[in-house]
Amino acid sequence: MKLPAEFITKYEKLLGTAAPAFFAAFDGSVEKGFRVNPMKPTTPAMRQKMTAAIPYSPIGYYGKVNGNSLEHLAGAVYSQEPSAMTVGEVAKPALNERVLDLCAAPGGKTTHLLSYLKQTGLLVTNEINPKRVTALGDNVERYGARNTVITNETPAHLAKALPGFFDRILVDAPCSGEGMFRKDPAAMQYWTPDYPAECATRQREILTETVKMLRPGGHLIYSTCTFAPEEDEQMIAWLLQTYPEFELEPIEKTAGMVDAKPEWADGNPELNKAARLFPHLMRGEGHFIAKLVYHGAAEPKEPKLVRSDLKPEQRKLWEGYLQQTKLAALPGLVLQAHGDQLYGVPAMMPVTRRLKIFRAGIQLGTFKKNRFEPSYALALASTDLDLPKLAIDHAQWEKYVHGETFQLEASAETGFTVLTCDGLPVGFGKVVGRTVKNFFPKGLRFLATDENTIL
Ligand SMILES: C[S@@+](CC[C@H](N)C(=O)[O-])C[C@H]1O[C@@H](n2cnc3c(N)ncnc32)[C@H](O)[C@@H]1O
Repeated sequence: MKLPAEFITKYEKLLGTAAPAFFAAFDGSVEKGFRVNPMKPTTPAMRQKMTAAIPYSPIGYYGKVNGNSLEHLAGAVYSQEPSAMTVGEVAKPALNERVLDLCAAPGGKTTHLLSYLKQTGLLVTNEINPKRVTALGDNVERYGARNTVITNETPAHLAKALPGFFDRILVDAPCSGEGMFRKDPAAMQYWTPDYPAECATRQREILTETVKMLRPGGHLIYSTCTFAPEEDEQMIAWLLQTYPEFELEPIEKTAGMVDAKPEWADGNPELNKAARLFPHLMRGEGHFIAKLVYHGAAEPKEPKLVRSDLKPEQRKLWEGYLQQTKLAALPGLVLQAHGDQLYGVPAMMPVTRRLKIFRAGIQLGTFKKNRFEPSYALALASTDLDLPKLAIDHAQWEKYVHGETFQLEASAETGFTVLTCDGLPVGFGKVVGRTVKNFFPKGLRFLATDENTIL
């Protein structure tokens, strides 16, 4: 791989005798990986693929998964480069925490955080770029999250709305991307010798706002996919100098991860608690991760939490739908109507005015004239919910994702039913006798075959 000349000179100086092995790794092959979603059943096809476990993640495996497969479309697997999985493992939230993923699209780390929150607590996942936030929304929906609010905001606006609110914040920072040169050589076209310093300016701005949103005792996880010391050790050195209330926590180094390099910043020996991932030392691309605890003193005021705003006729329609199911209510959610759409907003979410909310929670369905139509998102989030379910086979699933109506061998209970294939909820169908009417979203339909959907 032809690397920029200044990049070579810089890392020859920094790495010394390790430089030849580092540069040789750029000509090595890119490792693929995937994570399994612990909130969804494991299919036989997944079991066959889950052979090479990633040593530092109990839900990670080496190998490639197909984006058209049942398992991917139903959110049971997520394709993620193995090094990137260290971030979710270090961030690992506890149940019921208030978590912010500040730079989140397309959602690799967000879905990893969701795996540990297991539908509890609150995840606010934010993406500043309005084009990229859509992919984040798709991935959160597929994953089946009911505890997530998606925002499309600047860190400064979020900090104004949610001061001192979060137990844990992940800043997977926009960076110079040097660690991705091997996987995505196009990333090199943006690189100049000054690019890391430019990225560092933006990272300092992001971190300045992040600090305002942490509660005392909260954790900050900072990660990049670059080798540049300006954005890695020097960023954490700056944070520690500017905010002495932060303390680094050690990251366990396994599978070839190494201590970060104090000598690449201000020499503070604490910096070696952070981790570096180099492609010549481990099976994955380049990353940097630091975990810090915040010892700030001021206890923030508890914010006012969201409340239900349904009109009586909307409540009646929703309750009518619940009566058809065995669901008593949805745990941890506050019901709100946004136009004709019903949302389940995580009950731990504060009232926030003037924030650009891309999705206020899980979209549960649509109020139609005199009836309620449940949504695709509800079906995908229904693994542990008592909704009517009907198992279909792979051939029927192929018809379903193509948008076709199909016939059952025997008639089933009439009404909206979650269709499952290999145990995975795949969407709603409306059963009338032996016929299943298709409610797979129009924009997602495709011509599925046995060949193009192999996991
Ligand atoms: C490394 S990527 C995030 C990858 C994501 N965490 C994942 O695992 O899928 C960084 C993200 O930060 C966003 N970003 C760019 N400028 C930003 C800013 N000033 N504040 C917050 N986020 C920003 C980018 O749009 C990009 O989506």
